[in-house]
Amino acid sequence: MGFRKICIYGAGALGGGIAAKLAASCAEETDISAVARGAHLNRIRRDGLTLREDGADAPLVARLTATDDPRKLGAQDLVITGLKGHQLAAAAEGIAALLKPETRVVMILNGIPWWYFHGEPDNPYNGTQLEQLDPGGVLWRLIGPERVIGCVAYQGGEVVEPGIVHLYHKKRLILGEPANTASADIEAIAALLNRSGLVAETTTRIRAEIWSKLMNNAAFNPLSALTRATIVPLLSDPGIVETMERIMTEVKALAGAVGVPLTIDVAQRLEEARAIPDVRTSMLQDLLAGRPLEITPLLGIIVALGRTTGTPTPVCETVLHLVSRLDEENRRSR
Ligand SMILES: NC(=O)C1=CN([C@@H]2O[C@H](COP(=O)(O)OP(=O)(O)OC[C@H]3O[C@@H](n4cnc5c(N)ncnc54)[C@H](OP(=O)(O)O)[C@@H]3O)[C@@H](O)[C@H]2O)C=CC1
Ligand SMILES: CC(C)(CO)C(=O)C(=O)O
Repeated sequence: MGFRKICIYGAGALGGGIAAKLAASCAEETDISAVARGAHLNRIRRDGLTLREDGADAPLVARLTATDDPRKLGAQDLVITGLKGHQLAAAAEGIAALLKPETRVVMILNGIPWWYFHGEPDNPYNGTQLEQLDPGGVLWRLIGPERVIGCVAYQGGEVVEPGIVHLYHKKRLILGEPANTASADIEAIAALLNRSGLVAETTTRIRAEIWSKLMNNAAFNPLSALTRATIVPLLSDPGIVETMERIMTEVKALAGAVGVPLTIDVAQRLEEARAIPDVRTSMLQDLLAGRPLEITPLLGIIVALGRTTGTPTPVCETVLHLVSRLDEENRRSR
């Protein structure tokens, strides 16, 4: 299908980067809009959305419709969410205002997504709604897992100041249907993203990609927040690297326990992570900005699924307690 109206909901680091790239590459034939809020929105409206990219000669300044009231945008052919996992439920009604029956919703997320147990009739957990990720089932009800497309991002970014996004570590956006099928929609969306200069691909095994990326994020993000360290110092500390190894090993075992055996070697995965530039993880960015942390999709759900499946996750559990405490203190000091 052709995507004539596309809304990026949550034009932060990744969402903002994608909105700017799409606005610059396909605004002539496509109506690109963004939902943002606060000072970031005000600056986008006043000065456009500025995108800095490593290797680009000059920043890109994209002019696009931006609002904090999605009802003003009308029904879309495609919605791409750039919200964090813990922000989705509060935005469910706003996202629902953008939907018509055939609208697809790409959700860029680290961690286990709320729709995880949809689309696999042979999975013993199929149809299970994850209350921790979707309180009261509001996402399941108002958006519906049938229209969702999963998206795993190996693309880093940060909102460096209101209205200005920096994209770095350009690697991959991986799109996949929850039902593990090939589809014209994911191919068309990947083509659109690739045309804009991003790097996108499709998979029929989105859950393997989710778990594989989660091995990184369950280890890197909370430990970076707890130590306030960027990637390079984290990977230079043998004690932290050992803790990361243990977290990754637990996550890998849990993936296997829910039917997604991973072949990745943990030591090799840590070695590969040394290619990531010395950036702040998205959780460290939130901590430093005084925002709530994306803990449940990255760690809380691991501990919960570990209990459900009888898979031990003691290191994840300890780190979960520590980072939850940090989050509470961060909220109190705001
Ligand atoms: N940043 C990165 O390097 C990477 C991030 N990811 C993952 O991608 C996903 C998106 O992360 P990221 O791009 O960092 O997120 P950001 O926090 O940078 O962006 C989210 C944006 O959505 C806005 N927002 C939240 N709720 C609403 C709402 N109800 N209405 C309007 N705007 C809203 C936020 O505003 P406000 O700031 O006011 O809350 C923020 O601008 C996460 O799951 C993350 O873990 C994956 C790989 C790398
Ligand atoms: C650290 C990084 C870029 C890759 O693991 C990431 O995914 C995040 O910051 O959330």
